[in-house]
Amino acid sequence: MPAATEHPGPVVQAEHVSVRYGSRRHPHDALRDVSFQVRQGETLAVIGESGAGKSTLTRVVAGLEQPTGGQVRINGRIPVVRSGVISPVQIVFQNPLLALNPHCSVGASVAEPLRALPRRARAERVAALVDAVGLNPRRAGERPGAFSGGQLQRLVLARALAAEPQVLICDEATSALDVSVQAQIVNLILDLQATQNYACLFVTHDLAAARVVADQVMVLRQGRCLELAPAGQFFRQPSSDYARSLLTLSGNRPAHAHEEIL
Ligand SMILES: Nc1ncnc2c1ncn2[C@@H]1O[C@H](COP(=O)(O)OP(=O)(O)OP(=O)(O)O)[C@@H](O)[C@H]1O
Repeated sequence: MPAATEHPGPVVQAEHVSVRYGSRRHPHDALRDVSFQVRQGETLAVIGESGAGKSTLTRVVAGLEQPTGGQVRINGRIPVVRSGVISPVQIVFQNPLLALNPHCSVGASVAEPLRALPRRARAERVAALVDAVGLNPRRAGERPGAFSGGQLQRLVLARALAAEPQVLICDEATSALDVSVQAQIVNLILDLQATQNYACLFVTHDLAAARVVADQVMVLRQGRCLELAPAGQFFRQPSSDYARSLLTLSGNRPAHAHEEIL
């Protein structure tokens, strides 16, 4: 089912978001005046080196943390995590083994957001979700230990989709996987977006993956948005020296104007 939205504007609206840690005498700005928008069915790749503020941004968009300045709205509402309420923002983290309970069947984990459904409908939905991420629904009774890293990340995605998210945050979701499996998961995230229509924040160090998934690219550095641009423009002609050097160092050199990209 496509992600529901009654809100006519962008799904994610971040306006002048700042997050300050530390004390008054020794403040540390993890995010400074960051603004962006992500529409339904679109992906924003968030790129930045370690400490740039990517995880802080993820937490603020998910409502796990409130900003000290500015605001984030998800379909017009300030996100707040409440126990027992399924969040419209779902996060897929780097390590799928940590995300799934090793003592439960993977089917039970996928079913977590579906507690309100009657038993039979829940089992049918779990089977459909496991199938949608490319695994055999007959394996839903097995424990996480019986699956590979890539298969586990597929199951984490299935659980996120069970919540029918309006926003999916992939926080380095492919970084811990083998290179060949990374490509499969990136393609799966894209394929599922085509049917589920979620807005996606794709947080990554991997510029090659960003190039595949992104509609927009944002470069964070020391908590600031150094660059925010449509993906085609960013990969063709980044505006900052920093982004240019990131592209060159990663082997994703900026394309010449006459070259086809994407
Ligand atoms: N709870 C906290 N208290 C104090 N400082 C924090 C806190 N969380 C993050 N920071 C600091 O804020 C800055 C941004 O951290 P953040 O984890 O968002 O960066 P990141 O881009 O996700 O880095 P990485 O790629 O290494 O995960 C860092 O300097 C970090 O040390």
